[in-house]
Amino acid sequence: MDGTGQIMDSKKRYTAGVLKYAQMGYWDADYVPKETDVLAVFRITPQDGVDAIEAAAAVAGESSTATWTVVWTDRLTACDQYRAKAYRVDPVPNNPGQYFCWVAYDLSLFEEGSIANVAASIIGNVFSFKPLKAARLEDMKFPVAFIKTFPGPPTGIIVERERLDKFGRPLLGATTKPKLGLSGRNYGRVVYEGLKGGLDFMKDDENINSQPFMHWRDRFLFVMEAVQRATAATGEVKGHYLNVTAGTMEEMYRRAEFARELGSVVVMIDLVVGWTAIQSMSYWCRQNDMMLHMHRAGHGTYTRQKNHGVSFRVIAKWLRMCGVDHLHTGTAVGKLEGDPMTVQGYYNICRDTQTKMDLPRGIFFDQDWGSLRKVMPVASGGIHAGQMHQLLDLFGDDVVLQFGGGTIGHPQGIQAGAVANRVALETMVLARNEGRDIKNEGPEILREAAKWCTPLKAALDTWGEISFNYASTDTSDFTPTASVS
Ligand SMILES: O=C(COP(=O)(O)O)[C@H](O)[C@H](O)COP(=O)(O)O
Ligand SMILES: [Mg+2]
Repeated sequence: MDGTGQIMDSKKRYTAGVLKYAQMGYWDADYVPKETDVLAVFRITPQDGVDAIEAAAAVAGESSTATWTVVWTDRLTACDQYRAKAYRVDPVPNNPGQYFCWVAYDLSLFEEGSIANVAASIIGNVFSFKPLKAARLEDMKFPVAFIKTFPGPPTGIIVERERLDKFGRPLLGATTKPKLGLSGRNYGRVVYEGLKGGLDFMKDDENINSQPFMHWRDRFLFVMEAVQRATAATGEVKGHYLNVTAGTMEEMYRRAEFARELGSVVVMIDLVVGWTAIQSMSYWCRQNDMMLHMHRAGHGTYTRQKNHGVSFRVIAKWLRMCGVDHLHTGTAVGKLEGDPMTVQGYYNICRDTQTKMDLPRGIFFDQDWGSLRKVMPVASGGIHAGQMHQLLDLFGDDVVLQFGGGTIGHPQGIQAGAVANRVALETMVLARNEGRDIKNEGPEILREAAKWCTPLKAALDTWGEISFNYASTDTSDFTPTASVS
């Protein structure tokens, strides 16, 4: 051993006993990541008295090949290659006791085309590890060689727009409300009203499956009747995300087949079905020319707190690889958690060809998407027509803006709610295209339009002042500093 306790005699490395993870080779400050490595950055909070480098090495060890003691069977493997290497540790700005640690994994540690395998390695054990008070997977980078083993979204933004014949503006949707309890016929009425009023999509909520008050086949039949009637009445392509989430894969396929037989262009699943089920449904959609809408139900249990869990930006990357066409990515201005810049980071992950490192938006790595199709982000959760300028300014055109309560709760009825949203959107797109400063002039532009549109006036009168101003729990630790000119 040298003065630091490092074992210098290579013959002693495999002597039975307990070694520090760093001594076992899971820390290498000189390591230069290879183009083909998978990279991860974790935020770790070591227990008091635990050295940050040793904690980082433990994360690398437990997420690759290590156990708590030396095992001689390492020598039956290409262990030097297979050991993940923690290669950088930085204190988190303004968060004493927290560190970012960077870990590199050899490509051969992962099965091709399986997010379940990525998750089992990277988040399998380390989050329960006693020497850490908390750990969070902040971001990952995947080599193109690995990206290419995933099919990605079955449809993608460009093909979706072509199938829908809708260009140059965000798409509009609404979640059917109340979430639970409507009979099939009443449910279908809500869907028809929303679509006829001007929305492109209606959708099932995350928790509507096949309950006693409405079995799934009734829902599908009444919904598709509504979609077809609204399509005929408006001459526009319309859709409804039929939620096929169920207790078994077999049942999900059965429901998806029925949706296809009825002429639906899209099916929906919830994130809670799990990675393998998501990949299987994506494969089914690809085979059947269907779009796959992903509701991120449940994610807040592990994405929201900054010191422990998995950032949604990692979930978004995994989901693009799994292959979803739509992904709930947040609203920034609505009722649910979402710092505007952090949320923009998720949108970029969905829509970029190459994502660039962007610390203020929480993106730690460049990511080449290897020509995987793009995911259409979905902004949903407590938004209304009075925020149209903010939504368009934050997210641009390639997004579905979804107003559930903000359509169905309209005082003049559901169609009026949909009209208000469609008029607000088209007015704002026109104003932007004419070069107006919609971010600042937005409220005035909406008020002007409302003079000629009673439903929009009623929407603004009802919700215009509603905002959700709470501190975000998930913000970037890197804020831009003014440059010295
Ligand atoms: O039902 C809603 C929104 O309803 P409403 O429009 O009435 O608020 C969705 O489940 C949330 O959007 C999920 O949130 P996220 O999109 O962040 O996952
Ligand atoms: Mg919902």
